[in-house]
Amino acid sequence: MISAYTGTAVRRAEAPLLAEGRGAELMQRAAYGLHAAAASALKTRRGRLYGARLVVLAGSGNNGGDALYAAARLAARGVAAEAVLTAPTAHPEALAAFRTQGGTVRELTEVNAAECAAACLAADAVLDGVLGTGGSGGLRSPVRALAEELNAARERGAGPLVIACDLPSGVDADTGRMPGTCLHADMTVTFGAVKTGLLAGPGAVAAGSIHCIDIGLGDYLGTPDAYRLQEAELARILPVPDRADHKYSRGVLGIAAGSSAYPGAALMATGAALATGVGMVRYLGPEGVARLINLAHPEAVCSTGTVNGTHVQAWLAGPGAGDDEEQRRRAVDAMASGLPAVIDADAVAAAGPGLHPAVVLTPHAGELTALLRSMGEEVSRTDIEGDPVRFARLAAQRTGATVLLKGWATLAAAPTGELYSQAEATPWLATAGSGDTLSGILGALLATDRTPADRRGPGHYARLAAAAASLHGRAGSLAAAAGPVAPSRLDPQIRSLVAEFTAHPGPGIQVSSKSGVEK
Ligand SMILES: NC(=O)C1=CN([C@@H]2O[C@H](COP(=O)(O)OP(=O)(O)OC[C@H]3O[C@@H](n4cnc5c(N)ncnc54)[C@H](OP(=O)(O)O)[C@@H]3O)[C@@H](O)[C@H]2O)[C@@H](O)CC1
Ligand SMILES: Nc1ncnc2c1ncn2[C@@H]1O[C@H](COP(=O)(O)OP(=O)(O)O)[C@@H](O)[C@H]1O
Ligand SMILES: [K+]
Repeated sequence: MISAYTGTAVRRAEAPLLAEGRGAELMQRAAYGLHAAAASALKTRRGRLYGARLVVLAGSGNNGGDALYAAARLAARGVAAEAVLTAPTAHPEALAAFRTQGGTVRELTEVNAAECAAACLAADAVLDGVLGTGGSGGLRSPVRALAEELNAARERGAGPLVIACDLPSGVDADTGRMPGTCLHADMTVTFGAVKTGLLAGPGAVAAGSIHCIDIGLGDYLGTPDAYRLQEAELARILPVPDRADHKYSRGVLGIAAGSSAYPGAALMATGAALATGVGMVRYLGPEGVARLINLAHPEAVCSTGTVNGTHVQAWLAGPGAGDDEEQRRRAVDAMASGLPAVIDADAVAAAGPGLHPAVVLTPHAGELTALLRSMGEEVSRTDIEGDPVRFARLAAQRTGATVLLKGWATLAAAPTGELYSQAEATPWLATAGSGDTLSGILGALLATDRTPADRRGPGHYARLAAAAASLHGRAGSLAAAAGPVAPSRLDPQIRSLVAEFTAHPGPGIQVSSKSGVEK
């Protein structure tokens, strides 16, 4: 599992070491790791390191210091390195070390901005050391225009490899917010700990792949702010029946989804739940939908009954309910049943204060906007997309439920503040029906959860929701290898992943003491 910390917490962890006079040592560790990651990326890109052209963008603070020291090491290995100073001052010792290794230096001004941009665009790689955890707000002029030009080149599929030092400049390390312009990266080499701002919101998009360099803050970091599950945790969470099991002990999922207007949602949710593995699906809904379900999934047990009269271990309600009154009633009853419940799509709007953490609301940003507005929060979809950490946590806290906020990085927030972020998904999953398959997977994980009640910590349901998002994202990514994803055809990928994880838990994102994580 990856543990993430706010930039503020990392700075707090550094403070005692700085007070002991160990700042330079920390910076050398960071710079060594940055140079090694950059060297490896450059070798992959162009075959060899020697002769590569590098531009380092260096701001006035320690982030610029890290980048200049790393560039000095690269220059010593035969890289043609140029520094573009984005502020009137730069870390003096790092700048001197860079010059000693033959690096050339110029200061970015309004007058030479076009030349500096041309140098960046012609380089093999740009090291972004403009701002780190000490930055606030978006990039300022003149570096803002340079960043915009590099971002535009990236959009065209052109331009250099951009390697962010600690975090993409312009991203808020605590939250992933991007208050103005930010320089988008292909990879981010982050120091001390993964920052929450790299796992969520616009920061997660801007960061590219993440590599974490251990600089020795471990004992000082305290409680993580957020987590990302990896293969090992998925393997522990995915359900595996044992010899003593029968269909009821494995877990029965009640599904109240679909309507005559939207029957497909019920089929997709049911298919995904069966593919994840449950003892039984009991489907409640219109007869016409039930007939379709039984054609596609004869093992589902269908009825037109009520939530209160149906014995299950967990509920899934809402997908495709539309304006079907009986399905809406079932969603409300599922929320009030006291059982774990996935509440998706239209049913999210029926949520409100007074729920419990085993109720998992699964909105996208639009549905979360409506939910929060119904509770008196003045918020827009843009606000939520810009700061999903804050609003996922707020919704969980206001409702008492667990909130799974879907997007490129999907967040699972517990009412007690625990937060998970999963980013295995592919943008090909942004297609109608994707949410229905995710809800089926999550329903199955809730129904088959065997964790004893006294061992379900406060973030337990957020962890299950994150596992569902991870499995869903991985299944989508596997399917996307063969072309655009059809959520109704995702079952084989879900099944094969469950088989793979439960048989051979993989190594996950590599975390090592020297070269950290890679996603
Ligand atoms: N501490 C340690 O021991 C270690 C720290 N490490 C590294 O240090 C980094 C933190 O360094 P830091 O604290 O010097 O801040 P940093 O992010 O470089 O920039 C702050 C400067 O930028 C300026 N500025 C602010 N906002 C701005 C904006 N929007 N646009 C333009 N300028 C802006 C602001 O100037 P001001 O505006 O206040 O005049 C200030 O001078 C951290 O991310 C990691 O890389 C590692 O080496 C490990 C050891
Ligand atoms: N850009 C994206 N990249 C990766 N995954 C995405 C992206 N956009 C959406 N998704 C995923 O696709 C799914 C869409 O769910 P949802 O919006 O509820 O779809 P629907 O209601 O049509 O079934 C979610 O799992 C979400 O995380
Ligand atoms: K940076």
